[in-house]
Amino acid sequence: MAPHNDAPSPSGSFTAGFNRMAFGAVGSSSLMTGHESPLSSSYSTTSEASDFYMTRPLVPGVYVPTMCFFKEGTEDVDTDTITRHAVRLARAGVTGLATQGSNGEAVHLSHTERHLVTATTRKALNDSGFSHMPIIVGCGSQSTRETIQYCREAWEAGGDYALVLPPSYYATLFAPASETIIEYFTAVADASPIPIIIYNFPGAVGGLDLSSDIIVRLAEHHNIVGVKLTCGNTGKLNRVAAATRKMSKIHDPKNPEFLVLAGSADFSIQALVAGGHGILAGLANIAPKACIRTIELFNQGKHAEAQEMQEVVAQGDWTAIQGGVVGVKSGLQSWLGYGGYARSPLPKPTAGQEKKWKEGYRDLFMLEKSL
Ligand SMILES: N[C@@H](CC=O)C(=O)O
Repeated sequence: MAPHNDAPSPSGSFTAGFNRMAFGAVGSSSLMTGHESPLSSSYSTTSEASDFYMTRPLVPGVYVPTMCFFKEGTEDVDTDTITRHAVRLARAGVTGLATQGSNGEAVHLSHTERHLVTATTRKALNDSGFSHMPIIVGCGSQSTRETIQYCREAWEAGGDYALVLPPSYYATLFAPASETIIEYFTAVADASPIPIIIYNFPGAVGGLDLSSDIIVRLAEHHNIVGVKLTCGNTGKLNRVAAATRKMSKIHDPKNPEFLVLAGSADFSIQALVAGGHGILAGLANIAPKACIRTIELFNQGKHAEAQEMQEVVAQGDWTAIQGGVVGVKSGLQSWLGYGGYARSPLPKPTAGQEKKWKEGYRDLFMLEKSL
């Protein structure tokens, strides 16, 4: 198993001496979020990693759901490129990374490969001086049981938080606001050794769209610490941000108890206006500095400049949205010389698409290079 959370955060805040083998007895792990996070007493780890558990903070900023890279021909996981990409993003100044999000082709990976990708990312960050940077790991699955297993495996691989989509295959048997959804997230949060971030992406789960009421209700759970809203609904984002702020015991804007993130870069500053804390967005794979700068400008009160930059980001995101994971990889390949192809059966881009997507990212890449 890979080395886990083995270095102190820059602030020095960590749960020193937190023995992973004694989770059930010890209790709280979530110092920085202000949540108490008792861990399942039924959990027994097979991890050979460090005996010490530290919570990396989940603070406002730009989080990147990283691409997963594959070797040409064999389609084996390309750990060298995963490492190179993670280090590039960290050096650009992002706040955290997310493996096995939509851009990470989680649905194409086996359990073992998911472990490899997260552990490789953790090692890349640790080895390059970013051991304080948190990793969020996509863990949603079709059964409660397997989702919990993914959460445990994410933790064993070095993940700090679990990003969880609701199950959708049998969604006709329950409504988005049903007790089934509440029970699912509650059971996962009860059992997960790492805190949960709710992932609301109706496009990926057959239209199942969690309401603000459901998200706010789930936010009461001590081990549910944030939400990624890819639905793009800024009204919902506003309601969730306001309600969870009011529910908080400690009011620290730099370290909110419940993090509300825009799930796409094309509404970054809109999310900030609505009380959100940042983004967890695929476009930051292409242009991390532009995503960061847009948010910084807004937070510095330079709203006109932020709006101007947001326009370039939103236009670039349109290319990412249209081309999906195939198009983002194509853009990386065209402009940065790495990226390769998505795993089969996703198609390889045609020459025409490569050209179109390269042009679609031109302004954004020029902006990125200038920063
Ligand atoms: N558009 C989204 C897709 C998944 O949430 C993103 O930017 O990450």
